Amino acid sequence: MISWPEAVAVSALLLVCRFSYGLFVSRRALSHVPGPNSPSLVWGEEWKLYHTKPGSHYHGWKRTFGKVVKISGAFGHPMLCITDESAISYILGAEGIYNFPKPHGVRIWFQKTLGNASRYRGFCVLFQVGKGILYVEGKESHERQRRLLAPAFSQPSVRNFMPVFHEISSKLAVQWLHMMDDLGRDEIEIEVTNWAGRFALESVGRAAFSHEFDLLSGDPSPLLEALDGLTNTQHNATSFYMRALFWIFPSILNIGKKGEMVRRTKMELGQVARKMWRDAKLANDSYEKTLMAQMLKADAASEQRMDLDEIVAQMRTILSAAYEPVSSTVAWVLYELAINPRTQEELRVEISSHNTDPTLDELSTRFPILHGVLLETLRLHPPILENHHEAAVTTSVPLSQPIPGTSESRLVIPKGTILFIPVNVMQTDSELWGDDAHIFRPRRWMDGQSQHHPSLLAFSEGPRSCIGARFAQAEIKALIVALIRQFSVRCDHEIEPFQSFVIRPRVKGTAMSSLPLKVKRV
Ligand code: HEM
Repeated sequence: MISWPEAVAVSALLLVCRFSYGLFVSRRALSHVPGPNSPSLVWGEEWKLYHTKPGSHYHGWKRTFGKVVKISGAFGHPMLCITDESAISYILGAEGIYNFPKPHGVRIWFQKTLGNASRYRGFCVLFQVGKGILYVEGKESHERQRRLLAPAFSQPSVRNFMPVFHEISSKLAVQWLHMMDDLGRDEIEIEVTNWAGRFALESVGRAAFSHEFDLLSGDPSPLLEALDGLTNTQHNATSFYMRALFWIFPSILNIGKKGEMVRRTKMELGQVARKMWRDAKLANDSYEKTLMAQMLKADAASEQRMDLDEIVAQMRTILSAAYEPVSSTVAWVLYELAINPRTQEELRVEISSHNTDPTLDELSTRFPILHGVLLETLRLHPPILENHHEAAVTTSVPLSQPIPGTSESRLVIPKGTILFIPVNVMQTDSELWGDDAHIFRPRRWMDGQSQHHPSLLAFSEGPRSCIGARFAQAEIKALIVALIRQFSVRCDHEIEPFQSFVIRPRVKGTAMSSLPLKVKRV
């Protein structure tokens, strides 16, 4: 019989052998794919990526090595950086996406912050929601969840949500006016990222779950603090180790301060979700097509009642998916308007020609500058910088041009390879967007050429693209209408992009996300 230290040593050795063999097999299969020499045996490219401007290396790699680039992650883990249009369409499209799920580490992250133990009963047997839509993989399970959620994010639903978006936007504007009144000034500096987060959470709470968080009072909120604490990470060594290692050792998410934040966020989201569900059941809330109403209907229809833990996982998922990217986009839109005063003025004229709050249809037909400003912001500041996937099985993927030095029109991607699609490169590629691809020019969406542009990847594409894209655009536009109608904004600070969970703005040289803008009554 072997002792337990021997058993641990043997298991560790087996794991190392398995990992090394996997590395050897995929490195050999990808030996013809070009890429930079790894600067570190331990960290691969991760150190460099973490310590430079988010996404800046991807441009250089594409220029030097082409549209498929092999890089090393921590401990030599193989990764492919893909900017080939045919490969991207295949990977994200119906044919490829279920062979390329989210990487294991990303799924563990979602499970730890949003998920729960997977006990499938009643509704859960029907919809497999135990793990929430961001976590769930596999065609059948994912499609079931999508079908359940889709009505709540359809055009008619978003049309119904418009009064809610306008009401919340106007509350935020009123708070800013009060802050000016209190200080007796017509121009004050406001840290807008915090308000943007409040707006995003309040909107999804009201529109998806008929729940009021009352975040626009400006009072402290444990939920907001937990979400912010988890994602608005300080740029320090611990954050780096977490980010570099969670691809291969997801259990790292359990330890230290980060592990504590993960548990706290899950608990806060869980408490809120449980309360929302109890309130909705008591009120028998079946208002139109909210997500809450869909879930209540599914609950009533299922033979066994829904498992509360499972419902909570789905609610946590939606709250968190709606919070981060919307708050960062709102901040970036205001930043772009602040540094482009002429566009800001043109937008104000467009908005001022309407005295009432626009409907969803008016927003799409009568606010072309607003539309251009939002899409141009999402093009230059995609909140989700890289779209990550992992080959679940070895898969052959089509290429629009062969790998340099070969004549193959397909690439075989070995199982276990992590892929990332750098959205920033795709959205600023001068071959696709023209010579002014790096310039903020909202009119590119109005001059008729936009229909020849590839679609934005900011919301991704295909079966796993953002289900809340329409919802997000409507709420952000409602807020910008309310703010630009009443205020002008300018920025006195040097702002840089900062990689937290999404790409957020921060004052250059500081550690955490921030966007102080001078806001003036007009
Ligand atoms: C500007 C705002 C937003 C951006 C840029 C954005 C972007 C994205 C992207 C890129 C994905 C794909 C992620 C991946 O494949 O790894 C995604 C998925 C998703 N988003 Fe959004 N999102 C936004 C707002 C929202 C809102 C407001 C909601 C809900 C109210 C939402 C709900 C979801 C959900 C549920 C998924 C998972 C879809 C699936 O797996 O089928 N998002 N989002």
